[in-house]
Amino acid sequence: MDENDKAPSSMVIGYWMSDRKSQKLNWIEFGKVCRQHGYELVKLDLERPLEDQGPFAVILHKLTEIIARNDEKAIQIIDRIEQYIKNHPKVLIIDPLDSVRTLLDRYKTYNVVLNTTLNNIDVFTPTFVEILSTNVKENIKKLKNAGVTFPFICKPFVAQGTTYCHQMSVIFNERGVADCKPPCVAQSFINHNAILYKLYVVGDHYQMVERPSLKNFYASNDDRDTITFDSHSVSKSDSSSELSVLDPSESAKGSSIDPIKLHSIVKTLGSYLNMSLYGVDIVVENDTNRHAIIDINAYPGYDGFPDFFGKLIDCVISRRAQSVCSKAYFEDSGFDTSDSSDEKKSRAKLNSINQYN
Ligand SMILES: O=P(O)(O)O[C@@H]1[C@@H](OP(=O)(O)O)[C@H](OP(=O)(O)O)[C@H](O)[C@H](OP(=O)(O)O)[C@H]1OP(=O)(O)O
Ligand SMILES: Nc1ncnc2c1ncn2[C@@H]1O[C@H](COP(=O)(O)OP(=O)(O)O)[C@@H](O)[C@H]1O
Ligand SMILES: [Mg+2]
Ligand SMILES: [Mg+2]
Repeated sequence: MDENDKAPSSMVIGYWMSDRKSQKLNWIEFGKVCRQHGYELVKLDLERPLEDQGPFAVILHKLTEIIARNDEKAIQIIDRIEQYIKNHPKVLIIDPLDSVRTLLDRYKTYNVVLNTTLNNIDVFTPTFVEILSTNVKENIKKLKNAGVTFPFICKPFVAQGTTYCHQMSVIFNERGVADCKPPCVAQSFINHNAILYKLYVVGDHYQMVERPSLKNFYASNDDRDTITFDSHSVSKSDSSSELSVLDPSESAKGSSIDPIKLHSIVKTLGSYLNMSLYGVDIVVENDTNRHAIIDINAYPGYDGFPDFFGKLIDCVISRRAQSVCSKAYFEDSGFDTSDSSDEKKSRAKLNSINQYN
């Protein structure tokens, strides 16, 4: 970027995402939006100390593939970023790496949803259990004890950022349990007439889009062989998988998503996950109309999100205002905001204050 483009008092947003992702989002346009709001957008060089590239007011990233890689070099990169954040507590990170780590682990993510109050409004996560062993007998027992019913869906532990993380299987009977590929999460299958609702969240803004999904499967198909599939061939906007075609005997009666439930999901999950940029996959159970959260993605595709960049800069500005307020408030109250245990206390306190505002 030309030095002259830089507003004299501009604050710097350091960002990192793969070139593939920035091309897909047309990220150059976001640089212009930032400048209009007094920010400069600079791509982080992950190979060099961040101290030499800053100072940064904000770090905005999609580092899922680096965190998930977990090799020596990736660990070094992540350590460097974490050290920078620790040494510069005033820098806002969207989103915190610990929160992203939770979402990279499907088992942890489902546990977060399970422990929210969303159950009170018929929003739930289908019954699930972690499968860590290849011992089929042991796994059958584990599934029974957890209450996971046939058919169930088996998903790799790692949720994002690898080539295998979207390889799934639908398992119909005890014979099929041998097809579980640990480490994975087994989750009861929810019939939903092959409609997936994707809820994209940017801070306080959200948008829902409809996508194709898996057709209904029944326990009575108990002699069936396991079905394996890549979720990206089923649930993208242009997918037309045979697995999404309802049986002729079934009517494609549309389930309806409840806008109030969507609003509650965004309000609740944002604070439980401590995330600003995420997507929630929801299916509506046939007959009961209960809303099942089946997947949560850090920094998803946002395909079909109107004015994404406008909402993104708005999110950056409002998160900065919140973080400045919380730091000032808690420093005034004698908290050391650079101490992570105090930081947790202050965040909990701030959350409780925000609930009443
Ligand atoms: O590429 P897209 O637009 O399909 O976005 C992917 C998301 O699709 P969605 O927008 O929810 O349909 C996708 O969501 P799903 O897990 O498919 O529901 C992931 O978030 C994926 O991230 P990663 O590459 O696995 O780290 C996202 O991939 P990238 O952000 O790496 O492109
Ligand atoms: N519990 C479930 N019941 C019914 N269908 C499901 C369930 N979980 C996932 N699916 C189907 O499988 C697809 C992929 O699962 P998901 O958990 O979203 O993984 P990914 O991270 O690969 O998108 C979903 O888009 C949906 O069609
Ligand atoms: Mg998904
Ligand atoms: Mg996912």
